[in-house]
Amino acid sequence: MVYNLGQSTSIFNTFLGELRDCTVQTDPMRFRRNLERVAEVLAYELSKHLDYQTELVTTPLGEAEVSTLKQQPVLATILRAGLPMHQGLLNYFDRAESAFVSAYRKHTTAEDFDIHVEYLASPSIDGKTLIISDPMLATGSSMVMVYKALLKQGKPSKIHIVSAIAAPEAIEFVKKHLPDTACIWVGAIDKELTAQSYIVPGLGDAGDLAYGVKC
Ligand SMILES: O=P(O)(O)OC[C@H]1O[C@H](OP(=O)(O)OP(=O)(O)O)[C@H](O)[C@@H]1O
Ligand SMILES: O=c1cc[nH]c(=O)[nH]1
Ligand SMILES: [Mg+2]
Repeated sequence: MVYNLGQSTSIFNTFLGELRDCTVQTDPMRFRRNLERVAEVLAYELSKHLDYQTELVTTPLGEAEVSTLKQQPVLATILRAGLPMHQGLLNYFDRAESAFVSAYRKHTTAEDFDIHVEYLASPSIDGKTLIISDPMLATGSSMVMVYKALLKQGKPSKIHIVSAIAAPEAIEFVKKHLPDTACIWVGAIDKELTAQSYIVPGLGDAGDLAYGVKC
């Protein structure tokens, strides 16, 4: 199932708009915070699809029934551009465990590249809800490689992919390689990819905009 939050009118699209806007992108702190805000909204919407239990809490004046998560999810993210979205998800799922995986494009020619996954630090994901975040789903290769690398840590009971902007190719690629029950949460699905596999109109290079140009 694909949930595209940008399709409904809300303040969410203002955050996405600022992420895309070259004149706002000059402020890296605002760029990171907007990624975090986008992830916070996506986290809230996703939270409606998790399982809850009822608990009693004691207030100064009595007892109240509250619904709490039955099980904490594992929040995995892809270094480096995933970090601000990871923080946004953690702001809502504040008791979740975290997993970090590195993935980067190593170019063989100007247009061709392999994805290198080198670092993985993760708790067991066996029987747990796994939420993987990354702001950009361009070809979808980084997401699929990271998902496969995480399977060394167990078999998740449910998978959610959380992304700010996706290309149609990536949605198809992720759907093909992840279980049918996986949910994809995105802020927007853009038109196409460039020959270098950048999303158009997209926002540019999310990692560079958040943390500086790699050399
Ligand atoms: O869907 P794909 O075609 O795999 O592209 C998307 C990947 O590209 C970006 O990371 P990048 O490789 O630029 O690394 P960075 O986070 O260090 O900038 C982005 O954060 C994704 O991980
Ligand atoms: O458009 C894209 C594609 C890959 N990585 C990015 O940061 N942006
Ligand atoms: Mg990058």
